[in-house]
Order: sequence, then structure tokens, then C-alpha cells
Amino acid sequence: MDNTSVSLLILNGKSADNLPLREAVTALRDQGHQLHVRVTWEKGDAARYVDEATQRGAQTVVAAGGDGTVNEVATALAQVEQAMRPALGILPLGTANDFATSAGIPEEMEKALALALIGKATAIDIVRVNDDSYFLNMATGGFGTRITTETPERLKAALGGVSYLIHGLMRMDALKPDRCEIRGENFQWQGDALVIGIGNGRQAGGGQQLCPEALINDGQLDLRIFTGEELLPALFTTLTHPDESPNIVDGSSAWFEITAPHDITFNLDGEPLSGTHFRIEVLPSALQCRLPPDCALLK
Ligand SMILES: Nc1ncnc2c1ncn2[C@@H]1O[C@H](COP(=O)(O)OP(=O)(O)OP(=O)(O)O)[C@@H](O)[C@H]1O
Repeated sequence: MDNTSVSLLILNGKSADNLPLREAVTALRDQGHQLHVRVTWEKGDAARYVDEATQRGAQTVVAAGGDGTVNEVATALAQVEQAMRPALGILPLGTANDFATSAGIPEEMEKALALALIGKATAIDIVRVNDDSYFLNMATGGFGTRITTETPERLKAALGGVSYLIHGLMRMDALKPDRCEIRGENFQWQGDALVIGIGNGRQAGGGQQLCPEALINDGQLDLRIFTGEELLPALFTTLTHPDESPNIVDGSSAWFEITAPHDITFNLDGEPLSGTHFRIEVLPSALQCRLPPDCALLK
């Protein structure tokens, strides 16, 4: 890529007041990059800015925010005609940044922005759920009418690790195992599931490796089902001694179909989706993403 290429940076408004980012943008502009910055106010703004980027013929759209921002930008990019689709760059500015962290994106602002603008673009998979929902990193699902997909902001800031995972994925008091059937290529399972993790990427919930072997360019999804009655013992054994846990079922497939008599709520990189039937399907090599050369998520 040359310095005359056009890039558009979509910045989550929550992170707009960020001096290191301002300095990094200035530094890259001084190097000759045509970099437009757009700030979001609410859901839907990212998609509108991706439209603008496409109309400008931008080579790159940078998602500057957390996993939810990356998801919104990636979802919008996946719907752009392939020939016109800009590459995705990522600037981690969220609370958890699970995708960026596991992909090895630098935390330092200028390095991350340089990678997002001029790093080598690699084809990666994105995942479609039913007709029009997508995720790039991970879908986590469970039963319970009061399942929340968002941790209250202050709690999120105060808690890390497992506490965040538990609160972020689902509220303990609402979670109960329930019957479901999961099918994939050469995979069939029926039973009481407590939590279902389907990974294109590896980690969710602030650093928890739910699908530790997942790769984002292998055309496959990694599935991990937590069975058993209670989340805490299951999670504890899983996260500390995954090989010994009796409460885990693993699978791998390019698609999974999940059906249940009662509503399941899936958290798709932060976006909730409820229903009794889900078809979750990998779209191989659907996005070009600027990633570090030694990215652990690439095969
Ligand atoms: N100006 C804004 N203020 C508050 N929320 C916003 C704003 N602009 C967009 N959003 C919403 O923020 C959500 C995405 O937040 P994002 O995931 O980037 O941050 P985060 O929750 O801190 O990240 P992480 O999931 O990595 O912890 C989306 O639902 C988006 O619609």
C-alpha cells in the first residue's frame, strides 16, 4: 500500500477523548496517509461510515473501539460487494478487546494504527448466524430469560477475568442447563447444555480461552459445550484443567445448527440474539484483515 491510499477510522464515541490516539492519527497523517476519522454515537453509525468508506474507495476501514465496535464494522464490511470491500484494521480501545488481544495487535497507539493502515492484509473468516447476524470472534450462548449480554459499565471496569466472564456472559441467577440439539459436519450432540461457546477466534469475556485451538482462517468453527448443573465448577475446571473436565464437549465444523425447545440467547461479540433455532456458518476468507505477521490466530 502507498501513502496516497485512503483509510477511514471509525472511532467509538466512548473513546473519543483520547490524546495518544490523536497523536497517532497526526503522526500517520504527517507521514502522508489520507486518514479520515468518524466518531459513532450509537448502534448503526459504524455501518453508515462503512458505506461512506466504500463510496470514497477506501482501502482500509479501521475499527477503533472494543469487540462490539470490531463486530459492527466487520458485519458491515461483510455485506459490501467483495470487489469493493475495504480491508479491516483494528485499534483496540474497549474494555476487554478479546479479539485484538488474542490476535496480538499492539496496545501502543501509534504501532497499532500503523499496523491497521499498512500491515499486510490476510483473508480471514467471518461467521453468519441465521440470515443477517454476524460475528468475527465468538458466540456464547445459554438459557435463561434474564441473561444479560452487557456488564454494567462500572462493574466491568472493576472486575477482570473470570468475574467479568461470568457477569458478562450470563447472570448466574438466571442461568440454568436446558435441553438442546447441536449438529455439524460429523458432529451430533443432544443433552443439557449450560453454556455453548462457538469460536472463530479463541477468547471471550476478558481473556478466557473458551476455544483455545481456534484459527480465524481455517474455514472451521470450534465448539465447546459446558454441560452439568452449575456454571462455576464447570468453568473452574475448564479454565484451570481443561483436559480433565467431565463437563466439556468439544467439536469442530464449518457450520453448526442448534435447536432447543426454549429460547437460547447468544452473545455474538457483544450483540444479543435470542431464538430456538440457529444456523451458524463460516464464510471462509470473507474479510481482509491487517494483522501482525506472527498472529497466533492464523494457520
Ligand atoms: N458514543 C457512544 N457512546 C456509547 N456507546 C456507543 C457509542 N457509539 C457506539 N456505541 C455502542 O458501543 C457498543 C460497542 O462498544 P465496544 O464493544 O466498542 O466497547 P466495550 O464494550 O468497552 O468493548 P469490549 O467488548 O472489548 O469490552 C456498540 O453497541 C455501539 O453501538
